[in-house]
Amino acid sequence: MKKILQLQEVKVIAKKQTLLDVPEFTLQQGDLLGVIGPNGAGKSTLLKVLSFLQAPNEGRVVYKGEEKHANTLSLDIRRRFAVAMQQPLLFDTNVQQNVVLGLKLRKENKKIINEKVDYWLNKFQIDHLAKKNALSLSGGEAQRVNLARALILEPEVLFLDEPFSALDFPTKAQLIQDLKEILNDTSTTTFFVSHDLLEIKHLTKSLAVIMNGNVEQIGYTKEVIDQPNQAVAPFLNKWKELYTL
Ligand SMILES: Nc1ncnc2c1ncn2[C@@H]1O[C@H](COP(=O)(O)OP(=O)(O)OP(=O)(O)O)[C@@H](O)[C@H]1O
Repeated sequence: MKKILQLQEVKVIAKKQTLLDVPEFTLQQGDLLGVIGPNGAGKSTLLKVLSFLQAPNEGRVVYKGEEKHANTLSLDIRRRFAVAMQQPLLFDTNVQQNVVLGLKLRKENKKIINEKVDYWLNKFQIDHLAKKNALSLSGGEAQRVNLARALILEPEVLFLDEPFSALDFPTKAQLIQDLKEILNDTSTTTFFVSHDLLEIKHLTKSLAVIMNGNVEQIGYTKEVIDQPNQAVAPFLNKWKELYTL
């Protein structure tokens, strides 16, 4: 597999505290990598640094072998990444308009926009909501719109920051199943931050466990869950006791 994004000797420091300390980290092309860890461990910070939303205080972020900087990243490269957060920031217009917005900004041709929007509304099973105002949607519907809006851009890397955590269990389970099929079909490289080992187990191929700003273990999801190292075992074993995973 090719390396798409790498961190080298990265540190994020705020108020003299090291929030993230990652000597080496690689996101491989085609991977579906989950990131789990306790509250405040640094998961969102890692996502922001890797997606060039935040510059680290030290170290390098490397995209396809070349060091790049958050502050000077070209629009062309920035547009290869899409980020979907826990709370979708939808605009006060209908669902269809929300989903096409990114393509319109890229001045994509109208016929292609229409074809793509039909395709993605259908993929996320939100075609019936096309003309509904996005601000009147349920949490599950809004997250489907959010994900359709990200995937219509055909990103090279999709960054997800706890996209399911506000959803009730059946809504979450169905969306995870649908998203898993979509990501398998598109082979989109995905970096998925979650609090929930069940979500991680169902959706991801690889897993990184982050504790106190350090990536303590990374590997195939099943192997990390089955054979956690000493640093992450107390955290993961709590989940395993709870869910008998
Ligand atoms: N701009 C900032 N200034 C100071 N501290 C910050 C800043 N941003 C984040 N932090 C701190 O950095 C640590 C890591 O935060 P981060 O949001 O990355 O953790 P997380 O693992 O995503 O947490 P959660 O699971 O609660 O969302 C936390 O202790 C947080 O308070």
